[in-house]
Formats: sequence, C-alpha cells, structure tokens
Amino acid sequence: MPIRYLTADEVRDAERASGDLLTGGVLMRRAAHGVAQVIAAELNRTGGCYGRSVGVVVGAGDNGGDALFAGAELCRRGVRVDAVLLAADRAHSAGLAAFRAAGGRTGERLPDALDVIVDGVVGLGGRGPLRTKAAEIFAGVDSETVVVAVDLPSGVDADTGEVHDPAVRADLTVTFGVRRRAHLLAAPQCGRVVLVDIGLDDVLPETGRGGAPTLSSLSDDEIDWPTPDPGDDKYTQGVVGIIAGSHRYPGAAVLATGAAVTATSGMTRFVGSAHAEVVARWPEVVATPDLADAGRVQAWVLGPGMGTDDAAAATLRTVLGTDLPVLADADALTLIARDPGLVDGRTSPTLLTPHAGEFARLTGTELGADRLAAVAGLAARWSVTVLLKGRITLVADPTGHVLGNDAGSSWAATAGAGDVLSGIAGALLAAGRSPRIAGAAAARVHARAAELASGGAPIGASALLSGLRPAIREFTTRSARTRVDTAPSAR
Ligand SMILES: NC(=O)C1=CN([C@@H]2O[C@H](COP(=O)(O)OP(=O)(O)OC[C@H]3O[C@@H](n4cnc5c(N)ncnc54)[C@H](OP(=O)(O)O)[C@@H]3O)[C@@H](O)[C@H]2O)[C@@H](O)CC1
Ligand SMILES: [K+]
Repeated sequence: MPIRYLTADEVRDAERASGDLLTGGVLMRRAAHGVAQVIAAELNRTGGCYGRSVGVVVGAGDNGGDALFAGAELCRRGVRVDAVLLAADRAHSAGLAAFRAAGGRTGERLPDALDVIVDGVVGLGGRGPLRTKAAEIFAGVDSETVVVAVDLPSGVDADTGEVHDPAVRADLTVTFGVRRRAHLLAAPQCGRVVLVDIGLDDVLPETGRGGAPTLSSLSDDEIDWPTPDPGDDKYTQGVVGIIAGSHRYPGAAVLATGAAVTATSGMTRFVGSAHAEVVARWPEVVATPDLADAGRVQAWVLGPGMGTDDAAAATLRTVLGTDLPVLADADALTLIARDPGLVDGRTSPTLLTPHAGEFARLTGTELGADRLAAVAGLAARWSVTVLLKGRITLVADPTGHVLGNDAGSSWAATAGAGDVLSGIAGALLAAGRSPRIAGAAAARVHARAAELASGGAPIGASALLSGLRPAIREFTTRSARTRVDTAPSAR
C-alpha cells in the first residue's frame, strides 16, 4: 500500500468523524501516551528515564495539550519535567492540571541542560513562523538536546511543508493516526517521523476530493523492479532509446546511456553525435548519429546535453510526434518552454523531469513555497506527468495524484546526476511502467544509489552510477524473497 500524506483539513475531518473519541478527549490521551512512550524509549536508549530532564514548550492549542499530558506521564516515570507556557491563560486546562498533579513544574524558562525538549507550540493549527518567545527558547537549545516535535515541527506549514523562518528543526516528530503532508514535503525539518496509532484507521477520508491533489509515497515493497522472465529476450523487456549529449558535451550522453544500460537488462539504443564516446564506454549499446537509423524502441529519453539548436528542435518534434512514451529533460525542456504546444495535450505517456529552474522556465513563474500545488497544476494543465527534482522529488500525473520521494540526503545534488535519473526512468518507461511509477521508482533507486556510493563523502555522477546496481539489487532481492515467502508449498 502506498503511504498517504493528508492535509490538515483531511486529518481534522477524520478526527471529527471519530465522534466520542474526539469529544471525550480519548484521542488526545492516546496521542500524548504515544509521545511519552517515544520520549521514554529515547531516554532508555541513552541510560534510562529516572532523573533525566525534559523541557516542554506549550502553546495555546491542543498541540500544547498533547505535550502537557505527555509531560505528566514522563513525570510518573521519574523524569524531571519543566514547562514554559507560551500563553498561560490559554493553556489546555485538563492537560495543565494533569501535568501539575504529576509533579511537573512551570516557569518562565527551562533548565540549561536538557536531555529532551518537546515542541508543543503548534500543530495542525499553526500559522507562519515561530513567535518571539518560542523562537528564543529553541535558539538556545544545545546540540546535545534531542528535539521532539509533537505532530509537526512548529513553524512548518502542515499542508505545503513551507519552512518559515524561524521554525523548529526536530530530531524526531511524533504524529497521530496518519501522516501529514509536511512529513514528506518538509522531511529534513521533521527528522525521524514516528506514527502513533490513535484508532483513526476506520474514519480516514478518501483524499483528492473535488480533484484536489493527493500525496503519497511508494513503500519499498511497491518498487516492483523489472526482472527478466524465463521467456524474455533482449527485445521483449523493452528497448530504451537515448538522445543526449554532443561532440562538445559527450558526458551527458555517456551518463544517461550508462544509467539505462544498468537499470534494466535487454537493450539500449543511442542516437547522437557522441555515439563513438558512448560505445567506447558502453560497448553493449547500439549507437548511431541519425535518428532515422535508430531502430525500434519502446520509449525515448531525450534532452541531456543535446543542445537547443534547430536540429535538436527537429529531433524533439519527431520524437514527440510518435506514439511512444517519451521522457524530456534538460535541453528538451528549454525547447518545450519555448513551444509548450509540443507536449500540451500529447496523448502518449509523457514525462517531463525539470529541476526548479527548468520548472520556472516551463511555467513562466518562479516555483513558490507550495511545490506540490505547482507540480500538480502543470501536470493537469498540459496533461503530462511532471517529475520535479530536488531533495524531495515530486511526480505528478495529470489527474492530480502525486508521488513523493525524500532522498534522505543531498549527496545527489551534483553535476550529471539528472542525466543518470533520466536514463533510469527511461528504462522503466520502456519496460512498461507508467510515467508516474517510472519517475517515482527511478527517484527512489537514484537516491539509494547516491547513499550507497557516498557513504558520507562527496560523489560525482559516475560514482552515483556505480551505486546503481547495488541499489537495484536491494529491491529485486526483496521482491524475490516476497515471491518465495508467499509461494504455495509444493505437496
Ligand atoms: N483534534 C483532536 O482530537 C486531536 C488533536 N491533536 C492535537 O491537536 C493539534 C491541533 O490543535 P489545535 O487545533 O488546537 O491547534 P494548535 O496546532 O494547537 O495551534 C493553534 C493555536 O496556536 C496559535 N498559533 C497559531 N500559529 C502560531 C504560531 N506560529 N506561533 C504560536 N502560536 C500560534 C493559535 O492562536 P493565536 O495565538 O493565533 O490566537 C491557536 O490557538 C494537533 O496538531 C495535535 O497535536 C491530538 O491530540 C490528537 C487528537
Ligand atoms: K509542534
């Protein structure tokens, strides 16, 4: 099952639909218990709960209520808990009573040496940046203190993931029932996200009502990487054609083609003036300078380093004029920005893979804070699939379904990494995957390849490419294991 990320309104609908659980305060008690358990586990991991020190920053709403009930529970486990009430007259009254009854202290400031600080400033109801008092408290937290956000790091927009300045940067975020959009869109700000079951599963709403975009991510089990069947030959697995690079810039051609060769077995064709360089590096590739001689493919990738002259424009027009799946990147996007009619309304599968700058060129406006709305908007307007690159990759299809992938690190922010991504995604398109799945699976494996190749050190795109095979292996061995585990026993 894909992992879903809901808007604040969708979460509130689910909470309301739970009826008595909400009005009776049961949801809050469950949420707070979850927060306390996560913090206790963190303390136990580093020496135990007894005598440790936790600070709680409490806002005016229910997010503060969660934090106060959690604080009370920690007090009962022998933790010293101090709270700052940002709006003392509006603090959650039952939560505050429970906190005080359990021995929690309130004051104007927190002790200097804290093991954990809890952000109970705002959650779903938050707007804009941290206000002055909370900002001062979090600015003074030392690097040894673990920052735990209740529901969301305060200062981060629940729906767009916009990180206001200042905002809390959490090591751990504890959320309830279902993930919120910000948990993916602002993943680096949230740290590790722990989902606590508060009994909402039966009342979670359908998302995407009224055509609004939905956001989800593929679970590892859904990365169904193409593997050859016993009857497959080099043609039946889907042949991908790469049109990239030039005499002057052969690197893009070599990287994109190498990624396609590595991503799937079968066959890769290449068209372009860097054909000799490509074959010198990848002798298994069938390469030619002329599109007319290319031979049959099941999907095209074109754009990286191919230039934007008349010849490139003519090639782009020819390829988009076929009924084959096409991935357009880099220079192809520049040409499309000049003439959107090339792709607008194209009925065959079309995947555009811009970075933020190329996206701005395509739309004519800078990418704002709401990346999700922007990418879904362009996909719907042109009836194509759009993959917006970045630390969080977003892949939107024309119907508003968006898949996101957090790369987990930014080592892949390096020249040529985009060429590698286009080769991987193109190979998946040729293997018959939809543009949305091809884009999202490619982004996942690309990120994992960067992680494996880097191991904490800088990498170039060639090193990233070398991490691709071990990254793919993690997914193919997983699905092979699943097949074995679920096979009926032979009796
Ligand atoms: N519903 C449920 O059953 C469950 C809900 N749960 C929990 O409730 C949370 C939602 O609670 P909520 O609706 O009370 O909103 P919440 O996020 O606490 O903040 C609203 C207050 O903050 C203020 N404020 C706004 N922006 C601000 C800023 N930048 N800086 C400072 N203050 C700011 C604003 O007041 P203002 O000062 O603007 O008048 C307003 O009073 C949810 O995230 C989850 O944790 C769980 O217990 C599970 C069950
Ligand atoms: K919070």
